[in-house]
Amino acid sequence: MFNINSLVQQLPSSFISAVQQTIDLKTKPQGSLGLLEPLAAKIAKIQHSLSPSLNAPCVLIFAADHGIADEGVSLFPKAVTEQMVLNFLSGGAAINCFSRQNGLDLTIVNAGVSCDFVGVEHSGFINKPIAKGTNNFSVTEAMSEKQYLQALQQGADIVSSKYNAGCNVIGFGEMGIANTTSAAAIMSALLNLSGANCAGKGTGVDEAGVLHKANVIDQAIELHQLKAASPAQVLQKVGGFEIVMMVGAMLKAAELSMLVLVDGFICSVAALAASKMEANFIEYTQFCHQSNEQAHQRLLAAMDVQPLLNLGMRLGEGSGVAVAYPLVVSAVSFFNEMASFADAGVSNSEG
Ligand SMILES: Cc1cc2ncn([C@H]3O[C@H](COP(=O)(O)O)[C@@H](O)[C@H]3O)c2cc1C
Ligand SMILES: O=C(O)c1cccnc1
Repeated sequence: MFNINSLVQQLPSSFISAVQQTIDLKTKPQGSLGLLEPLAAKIAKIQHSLSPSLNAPCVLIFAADHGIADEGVSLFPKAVTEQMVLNFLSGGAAINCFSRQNGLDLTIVNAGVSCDFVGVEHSGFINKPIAKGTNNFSVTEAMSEKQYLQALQQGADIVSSKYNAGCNVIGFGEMGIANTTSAAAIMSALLNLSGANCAGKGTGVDEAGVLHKANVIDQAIELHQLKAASPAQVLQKVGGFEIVMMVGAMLKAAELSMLVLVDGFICSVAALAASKMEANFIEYTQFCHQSNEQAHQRLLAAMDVQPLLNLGMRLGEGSGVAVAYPLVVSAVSFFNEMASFADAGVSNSEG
């Protein structure tokens, strides 16, 4: 469905060496800029350019409700999803602060919140719900196949319009009460891990709450027979509209050679599903932070990726993307602007 080129296979080896040379010949000991170095290399390769740029950076927040909230898996009521969308639109959430601070354009997508948003008009709001929340996946499938495909396509279309408006770096965030349970269920199925290895505190449930989430997940994996299921089946049976839309959006962004910036646990699960669908996807992504959601570290390790930050954050909304964005700017700045040993007349280690 998506056609994502392997950068390593597609780019001339001379270009790949030129990227590494550019980094290694800067006036610094090799590797001394840590994770900024592979990030700069990644961006140069994605853009096939030795003078990469970050254009019209934006964050998309996909919001939706979850039937599984009825199982008491979150500390907060479902209504908070709608309330937080309104908070995003009036500029008062954490993601608004950090996006303003770092010049990120913010768009909120109603992927399937349980309300109508009557009369809500805002240039940064896309109101295209698949349905008013998913079904409770401990009873039946979260969504139909048709809804799954619709969500995937809609996410892709939204990214295409950002790309057509000149964006080449796109961050992903989400809002949806109970979505850590949906995300953990997807992780459990795709990585063949027990619910206990994937469930976490989310908004802050206690240990008994985490155990309850783990049981809900194990039972759902059993009910829907997801042990060896395809990513599409897993997403349809236990996913959420915002998660599926994010998968379609992330895959489209990679197809369009955009840099994909991934937030915390839920977004990383969407990225995991995308990587299971298209193996080359990860070459286009940067994971922005390691969340305090307990399974996030395991998830990042399973994808063999290193996040930029570990601040103990566990919020979602794309907040980790927005906080890490200045580091992405730093990676491009040093790559484009730092003097080389030759330019600056500095001796390198070979003398
Ligand atoms: C006020 C508030 C703002 C949030 N912003 C993001 N989340 C985060 O918490 C939710 C997931 O946790 P759980 O699975 O435990 O419900 C998601 O909406 C996520 O984005 C929030 C949660 C709350 C309560
Ligand atoms: O890491 C996340 O994305 C996260 C963790 C807890 C609650 N909401 C989001």
